[in-house]
Amino acid sequence: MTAEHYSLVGDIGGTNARFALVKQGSIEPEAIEVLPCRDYENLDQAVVTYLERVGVASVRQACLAVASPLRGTRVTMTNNHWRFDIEAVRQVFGWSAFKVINDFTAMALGVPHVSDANLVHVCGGPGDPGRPKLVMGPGTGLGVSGLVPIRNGWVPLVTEGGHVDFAPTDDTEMDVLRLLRARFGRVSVERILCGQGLLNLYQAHAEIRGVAAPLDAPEKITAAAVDASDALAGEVLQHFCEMLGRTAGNSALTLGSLGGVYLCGGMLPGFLDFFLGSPFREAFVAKGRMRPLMEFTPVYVVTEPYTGLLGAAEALGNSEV
Ligand SMILES: Nc1ncnc2c1ncn2[C@@H]1O[C@H](COP(=O)(O)OP(=O)(O)OP(=O)(O)O)[C@@H](O)[C@H]1O
Repeated sequence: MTAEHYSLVGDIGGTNARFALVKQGSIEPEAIEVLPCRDYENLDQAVVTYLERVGVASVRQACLAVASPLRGTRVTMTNNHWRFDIEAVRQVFGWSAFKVINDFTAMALGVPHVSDANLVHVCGGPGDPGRPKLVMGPGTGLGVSGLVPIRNGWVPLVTEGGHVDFAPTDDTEMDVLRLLRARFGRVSVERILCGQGLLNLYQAHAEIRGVAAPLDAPEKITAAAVDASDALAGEVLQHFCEMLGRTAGNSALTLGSLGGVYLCGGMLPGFLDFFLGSPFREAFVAKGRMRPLMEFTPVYVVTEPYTGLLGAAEALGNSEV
């Protein structure tokens, strides 16, 4: 491949670094490779390995999405040992430009580029494509972002919407709040609506009922719920989906996201059929007088595994980022 025509894009999570090349003027990721972060001392080594693997000596510029808060030019990854200085890395590789953006912002920017084949309709009507979109993703945490339409594209919103207060709506949820408050002090929705959160919710339900909680990983809870081998796991996952519906509905009301709600991340595709049959939909639309508005808003699960790379590619040419 001829280096001059390519830019490097990446989506660096706590566990994996996903890299790809994009041609100038395109947002189609090519030569996608996934490298485990723990195998590399730092970002530079991972980039060098990737470029060697795909047989490209150098690229013109780069955009990386990182799971880390961004302030200034020093980047400290939240869930792995990588640290780097943006300008220093740019100089080492001789890139003309090096953008570093938040990983969930990249997820949001990728959403308009996801093909219809990778969007599973959950509920809702046609919506209004000219209005904002809400992007939410339960995964390691609960990512929340928005996309606001402008004349020729989208402005992504960088938010911390996963950290809003958990608001119980019935007696069981009051008990869940009481138990989680005893563990964590303050209880945000992220304490429930992510992988670890599902485990927290399962343990809380077991304690409320006075029964054992033998499952010790979120994947075990979803597997036991899906194959109906554990009644408690099934009820907890139903409750998880219901609370996700209510929380997504709250964020949709706040953002005015008639353009649609897009549920991203690696978690939901792991139990998609269960999710589609869950109380998510009813919880999403049950907003009193706003019900017709909610029923008009389309909700999708995004099954594209490389949405973040699409977003990093979009960010290369998006002057709003
Ligand atoms: N099928 C599943 N059932 C339950 N929990 C799951 C399932 N698949 C993934 N998870 C949970 O989701 C979280 C990982 O989320 P996700 O796959 O979106 O990764 P991520 O947050 O993007 O991180 P990274 O970018 O480092 O891969 C973990 O807490 C994991 O336990």
